[in-house]
Amino acid sequence: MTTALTPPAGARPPVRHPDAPAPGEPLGSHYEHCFGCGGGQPHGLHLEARAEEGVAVTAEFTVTADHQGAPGLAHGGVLATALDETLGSLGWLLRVIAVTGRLETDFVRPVPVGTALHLSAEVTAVHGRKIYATATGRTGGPDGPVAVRADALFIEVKVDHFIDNGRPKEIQAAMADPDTQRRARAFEVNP
Ligand SMILES: CCCCCCCC/C=C\CCCCCCCC(=O)SCCNC(=O)CCNC(=O)[C@H](O)C(C)(C)COP(=O)(O)OP(=O)(O)OC[C@H]1O[C@@H](n2cnc3c(N)ncnc32)[C@H](O)[C@@H]1OP(=O)(O)O
Repeated sequence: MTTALTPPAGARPPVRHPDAPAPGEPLGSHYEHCFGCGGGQPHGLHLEARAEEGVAVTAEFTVTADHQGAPGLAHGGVLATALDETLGSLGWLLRVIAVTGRLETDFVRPVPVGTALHLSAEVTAVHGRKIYATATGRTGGPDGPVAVRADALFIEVKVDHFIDNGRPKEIQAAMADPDTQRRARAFEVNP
């Protein structure tokens, strides 16, 4: 693991937000057109994550023929996306919006088309806006062999990060959607 992914002295253990979804509760999609979790992306991953105890989540994603790199095998970038999306959903438990700053991925075993990837992620430390987290993807069940794993650094941002940087067409549509608004704003009301 590179030094950028090692929590500095002074980093704190993560604190589960009191209003975090209960363990077992599905987190839902943060954006309908998200390639990782959105229902409105025909070739997306349709990853479904749920809250766990502590500051952790689990998720599943089934590799389809749309996700190939080599014949019959998942593309590494798609597997990294699945890890990234699972890690990104940890924000629900901290109740902050965070984007990936760094993602370091180990590809341990090839993952064939048709495989259900069982993902699990947890926050390991927090330092200011920096959120340190780790994830694994297993095949054959939640306790199966590790196929991919990642360490990551997420950076907390405000909703303005998206409003200021996103293409106006999609931002305006998202802002007109009360559900997206509600979800995005809920994260900004921190204790
Ligand atoms: C109503 C409107 C609708 C809105 C609806 C929105 C709902 C959304 C809800 C939830 C979204 C979740 C989406 C999940 C999707 C899965 C996750 C992804 O794929 S996210 C996409 C990929 N990532 C990016 O696009 C980031 C691009 N990068 C940036 O924008 C900036 O670089 C950013 C924000 C990450 C940091 O920029 P700075 O200017 O804010 O902050 P600085 O000062 O540079 O960094 C803060 C600290 O972090 C360290 N840092 C930053 N990047 C680092 C890196 N790559 N490696 C190591 N350290 C890094 C810095 O050294 C600094 O550390 P020190 O506080 O000084 O100790």
